[in-house]
Amino acid sequence: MAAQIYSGEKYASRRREISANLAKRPEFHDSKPLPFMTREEKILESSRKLTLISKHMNEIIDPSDKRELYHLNCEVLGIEGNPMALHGDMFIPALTAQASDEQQEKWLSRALRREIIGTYAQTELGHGTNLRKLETIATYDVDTQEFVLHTPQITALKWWPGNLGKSSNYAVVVALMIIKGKNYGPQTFMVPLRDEKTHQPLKGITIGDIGPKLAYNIVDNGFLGFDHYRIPRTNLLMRHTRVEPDGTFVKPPHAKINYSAMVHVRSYMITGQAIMLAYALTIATRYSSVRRQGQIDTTQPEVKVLEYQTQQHRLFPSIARAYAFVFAGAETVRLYERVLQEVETGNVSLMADLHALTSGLKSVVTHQTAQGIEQARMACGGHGYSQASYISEIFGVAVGGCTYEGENLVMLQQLARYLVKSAGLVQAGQSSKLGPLVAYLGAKSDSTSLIDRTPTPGFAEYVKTFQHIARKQTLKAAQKLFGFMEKGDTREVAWNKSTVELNRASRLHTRLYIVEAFVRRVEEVADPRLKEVLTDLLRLHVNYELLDVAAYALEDGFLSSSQLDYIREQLYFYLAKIRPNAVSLVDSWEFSDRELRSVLGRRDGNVYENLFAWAKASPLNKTDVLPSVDKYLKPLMESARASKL
Ligand SMILES: CCCCCCC/C=C/C(=O)SCCNC(=O)CCNC(=O)[C@H](O)C(C)(C)COP(=O)(O)OP(=O)(O)OC[C@H]1O[C@@H](n2cnc3c(N)ncnc32)[C@H](O)[C@@H]1OP(=O)(O)O
Ligand SMILES: Cc1cc2nc3c(=O)[nH]c(=O)nc-3n(C[C@H](O)[C@H](O)[C@H](O)COP(=O)(O)OP(=O)(O)OC[C@H]3O[C@@H](n4cnc5c(N)ncnc54)[C@H](O)[C@@H]3O)c2cc1C
Repeated sequence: MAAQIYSGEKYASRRREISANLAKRPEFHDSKPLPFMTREEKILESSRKLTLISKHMNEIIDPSDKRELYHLNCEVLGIEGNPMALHGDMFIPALTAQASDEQQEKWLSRALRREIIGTYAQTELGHGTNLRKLETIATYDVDTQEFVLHTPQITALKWWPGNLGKSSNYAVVVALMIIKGKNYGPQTFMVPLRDEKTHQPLKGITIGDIGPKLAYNIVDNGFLGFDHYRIPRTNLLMRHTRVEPDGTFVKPPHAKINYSAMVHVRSYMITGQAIMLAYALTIATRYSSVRRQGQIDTTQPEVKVLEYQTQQHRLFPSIARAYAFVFAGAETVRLYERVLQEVETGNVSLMADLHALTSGLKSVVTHQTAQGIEQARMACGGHGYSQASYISEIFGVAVGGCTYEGENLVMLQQLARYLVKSAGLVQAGQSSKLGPLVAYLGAKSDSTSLIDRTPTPGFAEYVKTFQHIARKQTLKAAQKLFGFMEKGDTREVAWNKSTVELNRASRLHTRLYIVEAFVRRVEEVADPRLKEVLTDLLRLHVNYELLDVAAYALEDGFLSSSQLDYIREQLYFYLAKIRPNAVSLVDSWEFSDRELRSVLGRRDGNVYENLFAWAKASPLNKTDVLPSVDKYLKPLMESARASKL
């Protein structure tokens, strides 16, 4: 099953080898539990491990293999980030996609060798979503052939970029480019921030950490201001866009090609989110198979809480989603890599499809992942609330994905733009022009769903029902938009009046895509034992998801209430059928205890002994009487006692 999850036996076994290798190297392990450390200690500890990784990486992984590096980072550095997180996640991808060959020779090679540390500085105090209104300006000085970076007011301060605050000495900075008074919109520049020897900020740079966050606190998200800070013209990233010495602007082949680093993260984060969801579910499912509380049959001992239907309903649909997301994530990365190659050869035609797909997936997957992790926490009762479970940290890191790389409700609208265009083609009788991701919009629905009308309904009946729902909502929302415009609203006003419905269409389209990705993968599985288990999981998934969106199909009679009953019964049937395999389904992700960092979710199942040992190790228990008691509580109680006398 691990080979299914990790798209092949080769990587699945490499993961095992890497974990086994690390198990023998205690210097790579956390020196104490992360929740017992202050933020400063965590950053120090992470830097220590990062340095070890840099030194010994070649002994453990093939450094050219991104997936092996990812696994090494998960094991050693973990999800709370590290001082070079953005270096790998965005700085290097931005240089790879946007720097010219000459620039790559100068900077990318140094970045890959870790001679310099960089980040991606785009978001500002005043603007994150609306990039066209960023306020940092890069004004071209023709005489000196330099760009002058400037922060004209407080809202123009860069704010949020990861590792900007304390770790990075370079950044790819996004600023509005002004040449001879003309605004050429957001462009990307390579900017030195700190002295390479002393690490002191360079003259003209104001820089620092923005303070603690919900989670992800090993990363020093930072602020950055420029005071008429000069960089050479050749620091504009010029793979696709150019500015000649005389200030002539040479347009890129696609207006949004500078957004490539964001598309990179959106493509990869689907898998990252699946893994975080699977972390939380591994912890909760294992714990639920140890925790005994209450009885189902009063003549029998207390049951494992995993026997309760409610517990299964709380966890198993999310287990199915984690599988669905990892399968969809693998497809997304393949498409991303293909588009990247095609852009290199000048073909930008697939950029819009990739942008639409990743915008929708990013939004739906992060939202459902956060929901699933929170349910996993609650499934662990009181112990879920303890940091010993580590689920609160997993939640904090994962839920950040709802905001970064484009706020979810905003990104759903990006997909909606694509869907509306597609609906326009359908309306104009040009369905043949629809791309493969939206071809279903041009098809005709059956009059009713055939779910439960055939002896064993196949997945095709479910897919058709999801298609019907997504198609109906897309065409209806687009019609709403067009209707407002026909009545005289501008497109922007009409858009704003239709966005709740448009975003619903985007979600339904994306959920359909996820179901289809799951079906595609299950159809490929050859091993009959794996196929059976994955088919059960897929059946659980389609029934659970359909029940969740059934209102759309009930309102036009595509589904009947008796079919809804059937879907519910199927759901309950598959909850029970999956129960014996539940622990194996989460264990198949093969997370080591080191990677999981959860006392509650350890593989040995010795939950109570482990919790007690953890509590005893808590820094507060180093002494019986805390200074706070000596200083305040004792005098408080003493004076209360005295006043009673
Ligand atoms: C485990 C933890 C890891 C933690 C790592 C965390 C790292 C986090 C990093 C960050 O958050 S970096 C900052 C990320 N910021 C954003 O994502 C900002 C979101 N905003 C945008 O992306 C854009 O502003 C926007 C919402 C896409 C709008 O851009 P713009 O105003 O320029 O465009 P529109 O007028 O709306 O659309 C025009 C047109 O362009 C198409 N388009 C937009 N983006 C792309 C793209 N990337 N590729 C291809 N096409 C794109 C868009 O669809 C429109 O097309 P048409 O509909 O006109 O055909
Ligand atoms: C953990 C984390 C890491 C980050 N790392 C980086 C980084 O490395 N580099 C970097 O540059 N940035 C980074 N960011 C910033 C991040 O990309 C932005 O916060 C994000 O893009 C959202 O933008 P915003 O903060 O401006 O939200 P806003 O746009 O202010 O969102 C506020 C509300 O307004 C709504 N809204 C905004 N515009 C519209 C619209 N057009 N239509 C309808 N509703 C709208 C949103 O839906 C939301 O409900 C990070 C953020 C976080 C949380």
